[in-house]
Amino acid sequence: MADQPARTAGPAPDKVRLRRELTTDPGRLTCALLLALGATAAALALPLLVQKIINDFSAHRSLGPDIAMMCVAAVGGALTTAVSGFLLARIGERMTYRLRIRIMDHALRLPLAVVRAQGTGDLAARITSDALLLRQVVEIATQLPLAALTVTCTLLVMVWIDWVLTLVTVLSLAVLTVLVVLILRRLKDNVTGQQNAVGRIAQRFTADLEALTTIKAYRAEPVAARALAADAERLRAISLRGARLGALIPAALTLGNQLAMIAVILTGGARLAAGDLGVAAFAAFLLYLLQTVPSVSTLATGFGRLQSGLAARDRCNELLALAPESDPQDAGRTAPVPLPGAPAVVFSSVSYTHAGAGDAALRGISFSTARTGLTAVVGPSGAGKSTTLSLIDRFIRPSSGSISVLGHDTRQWPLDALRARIAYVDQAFTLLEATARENLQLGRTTRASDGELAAALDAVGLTEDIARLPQGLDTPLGRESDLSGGQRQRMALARALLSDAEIVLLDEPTSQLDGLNEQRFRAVVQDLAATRAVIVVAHRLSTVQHAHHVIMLTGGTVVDAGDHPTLLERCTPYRELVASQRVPAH
Ligand SMILES: Nc1ncnc2c1ncn2[C@@H]1O[C@H](COP(=O)(O)OP(=O)(O)OP(=O)(O)O)[C@@H](O)[C@H]1O
Repeated sequence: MADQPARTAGPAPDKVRLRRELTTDPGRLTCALLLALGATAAALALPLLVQKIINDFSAHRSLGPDIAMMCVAAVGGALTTAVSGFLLARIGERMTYRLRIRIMDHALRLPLAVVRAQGTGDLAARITSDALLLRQVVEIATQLPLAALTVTCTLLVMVWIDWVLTLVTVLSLAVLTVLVVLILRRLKDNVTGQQNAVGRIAQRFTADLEALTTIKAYRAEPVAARALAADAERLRAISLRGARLGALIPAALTLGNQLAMIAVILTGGARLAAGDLGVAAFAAFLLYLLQTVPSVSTLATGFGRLQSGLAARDRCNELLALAPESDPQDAGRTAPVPLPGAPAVVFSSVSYTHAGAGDAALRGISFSTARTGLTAVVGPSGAGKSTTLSLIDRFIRPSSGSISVLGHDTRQWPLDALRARIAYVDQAFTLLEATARENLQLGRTTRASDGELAAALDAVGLTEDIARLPQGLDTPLGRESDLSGGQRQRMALARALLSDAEIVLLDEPTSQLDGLNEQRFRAVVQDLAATRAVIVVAHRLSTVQHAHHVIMLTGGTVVDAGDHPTLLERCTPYRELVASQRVPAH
């Protein structure tokens, strides 16, 4: 049976659940909420104290205790607001931190094809702009219940002061609520659209920066800038629609508040004239009404910002819902022990079609490679050589057929254990943004000694190049201190030399080497092949004519396999390939 496509291989990942995220630190959250409640109580007490001051003033009573209580309420309210705000910010920062770590970790574990399809820039936007939007949810999620509580408590006190005026207030606020709910419904879709547009622009910009040398060489800055400007224009247009919707919220708030104010003043004035309401009570009522305004605003704008946070959460969950490449059962599985004497790699009737490609890249290929020695995979461009290597390292999985590594089907190997057995030198000779030392030790389970590092650098002829770097082996690579193409290639080979892997895969390893280094490369590969299985994909046949085994691929099928002289003699496509390279026959 063929492997399942990588897309469905992994377990369903855990989604971002806001309630769980908010309650991971219940102690601090409770503290923040209690302090915020204290601040709310202080704010609620102030108008009642004003009413008391007016009454005491009219009755010629001492105002000292009233003023002292007002000071305590004001200062206490300010302090508790500050401390609860800080505690909530802390909870928000921790949530964003956890979320970023989870998203980055998950993105690194996605299948290569899925990462390419998503786009690196768009993925990066999830930990930048989406995470920031999500962070504000903490504040809002706690502000909203408090604002609702403030409004409810205020309304209750208002009912106690004068129920008729309260009814007038509630009816006016109801008009406002209907308007705001209608706006908010449309706002969430708009925010999702904005975040997707941010992702698209980040994706194109990242891709352009990666291709900057080519863009400059072909004077394509205007072309690239035009495409970026078109993305920016799409983002501007959708953000503008969002801004229009957003601007309607304060407009609705102002309208609702003014409506309430006018209605209360007219009704209150009439009740005052009729003697149904005292001046002190009316003043307190008006203060409460004014105090309700910020809480109602918090409620309305908070729901708006919550929509942004929810849209960001959805985008993060979309990413977390992508299955990682490892199998669900990998976690509980022990790695098989390599079978003594079994071939390093066996392909049995393996076919593979790239996602989105019409034709199969490989059609039922079968071959095996010995436990030690050099195997060369050759063939014209597009024959399927790189696809073959990708299948061995399980970057992709066969559409049909099976592959075994060191005597076990690749499906029986936990992914990590399989890759620990294989060193892979890719076409780009990729170096991480890390020191030369860290780059060299990527494939190792134990730390390499200085002696081992020096021997590997010497074997690939890099000793002097690394010594010339500002901090030698401890120089961070990738920014100011980058290496040339050939040096990167030799670093990648030294990394393979230092790894513990029994199988070494080399994709196009000599394209950037000069004559001297190519000879050195051949010597290193021969050394490697003495104790490991080395599988090389190469166009330059001069480097593989000493291979113990050559597999000739054409159009996704193995047309022949054998050693160099045998293939030269009996395989016409191989002879033609060799002739096209003008390599001496012997
Ligand atoms: N990511 C991909 N999506 C779709 N098709 C792909 C992808 N990668 C390779 N192919 C197609 O699969 C076929 C085999 O490609 P592969 O890269 O394995 O060939 P190759 O022999 O290594 O070529 P080259 O020597 O030019 O690097 C080609 O027809 C190629 O167009």
